[in-house]
Amino acid sequence: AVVVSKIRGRRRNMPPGPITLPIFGSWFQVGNNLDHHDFIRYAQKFGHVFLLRMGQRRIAVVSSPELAKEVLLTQGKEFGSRSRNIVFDIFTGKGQDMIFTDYGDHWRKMRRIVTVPFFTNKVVHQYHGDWEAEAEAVVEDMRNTPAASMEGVVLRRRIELMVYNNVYKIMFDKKFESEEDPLYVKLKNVNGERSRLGQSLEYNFGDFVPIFRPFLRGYLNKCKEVTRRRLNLYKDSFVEVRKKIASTEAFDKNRLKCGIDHFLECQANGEINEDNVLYIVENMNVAAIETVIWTLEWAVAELINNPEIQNKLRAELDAVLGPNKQVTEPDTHKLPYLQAVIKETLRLRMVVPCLVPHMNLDKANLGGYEIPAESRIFVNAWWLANDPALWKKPEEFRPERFLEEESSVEVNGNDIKYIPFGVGRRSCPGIMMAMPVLGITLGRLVQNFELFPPLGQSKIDTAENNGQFATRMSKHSTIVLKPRNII
Ligand code: HEM
Repeated sequence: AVVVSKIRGRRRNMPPGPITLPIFGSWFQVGNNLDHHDFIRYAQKFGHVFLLRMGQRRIAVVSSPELAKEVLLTQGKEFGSRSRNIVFDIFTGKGQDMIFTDYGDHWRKMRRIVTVPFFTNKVVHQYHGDWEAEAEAVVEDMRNTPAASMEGVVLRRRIELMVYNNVYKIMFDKKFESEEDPLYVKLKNVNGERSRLGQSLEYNFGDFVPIFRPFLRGYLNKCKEVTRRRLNLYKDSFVEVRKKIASTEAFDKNRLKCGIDHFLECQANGEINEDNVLYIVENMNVAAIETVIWTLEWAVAELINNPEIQNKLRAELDAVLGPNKQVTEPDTHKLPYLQAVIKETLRLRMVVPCLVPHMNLDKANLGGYEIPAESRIFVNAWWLANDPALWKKPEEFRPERFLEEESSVEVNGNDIKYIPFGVGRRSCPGIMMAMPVLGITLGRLVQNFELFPPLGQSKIDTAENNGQFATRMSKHSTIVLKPRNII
């Protein structure tokens, strides 16, 4: 069977890959734990495009700028669908959302609808004052928490509240007052549960090999239960509440519309249905929140572990803004070192290292090979941004590279070797919001505090936790924030 499958593969000129067995494919050799580091090892053995046959799934992994360009731009349409696994089928109602839906009319419509309230320059203009106020509240809270400057605090928890508030303001015109707000606690718990269940690699065996699926029944039931609770919470505690507010006499119809007003209008005129509305809310609860929190967590850790970079950033902020001016969104464009620190964080600590998996609905050609229809396509964006053949000492956290030898490389994918937000049709529209929020928050933290690891620790532990398609810090570190008095 192995020989027959090899000969068949060769006859069809499919990309090389590990030996496969019937039913299991290469699952026995490869296992469940597929991450971008494993993909680099396979690429070194099999080349810039290789194919893993994992039970019923075919996974093509692309590891060169030329082939990434082919997948994301030149053949962006052909490779513009998404591959869902059995868990994401549940989370998204088999692609009734926007992020995990196939390339086509539904995706186009959903992306257009979400763009209006979230992804335009006008939105940045309307909301940057709120993002600045939220960052200021973090600074104030840290100043008023004595433990922050002594034994330290888990800064991530407070940052999380800030990011939730940034997103919920745009989506529901809603603000959570504290980390103890019962609705916030409930929301964070169901979203956290979804994230844990979705990112885990432990269900891969049942996704890859259907005969194992009965062993996953309990897991999949839990996913269904969490999905039900999440969608109900969005509906009852946010969508319906907003509907009620908007229907009152006192409601000012001329005031700024929030996202949900716009989505409900699209539902009322028949463009989308109620489920689509809830799945948009679900998508934003993940894509807009976790990515920003994780990136801020990585950035703070790198600044602490590289104190000379933290000092240099503080010196830039002081020199450009002076002692009494707190960084605002328009200021972020005048702070090249701040931008370089963010870019370097997104390069070395790319939170979505292989992008969100793409998929070709039909048979396609790539790099001279045939890619079977409905293959899952991973573009190893982390490797493109960390390949020593393309970058000088890529293992070093050195923001200066973006002011020196890589000064022309932007975050928008103008150079295919650096695509932390992807590029092309399915690229991240949230870049519009993510970059200002990262700049404002990091800028204000460094302006107002000196950041240290806790006493007795020389560095923050930056061990990685790699999930289905996200790389997070394993531990939520305790951070010491010593207030600066000159501000
Ligand atoms: C540091 C922050 C962020 C990073 C690194 C990031 C990264 C990414 C990446 C790599 C993709 C997949 C691109 C591809 O598959 O080709 C993506 C997709 C997406 N992101 Fe982000 N993202 C971030 C923040 C955000 C924010 C703040 C939002 C919303 C406000 C957002 C909304 C989305 C959406 C809706 C998609 C799916 C696009 C589609 O399928 O058409 N992201 N993001």
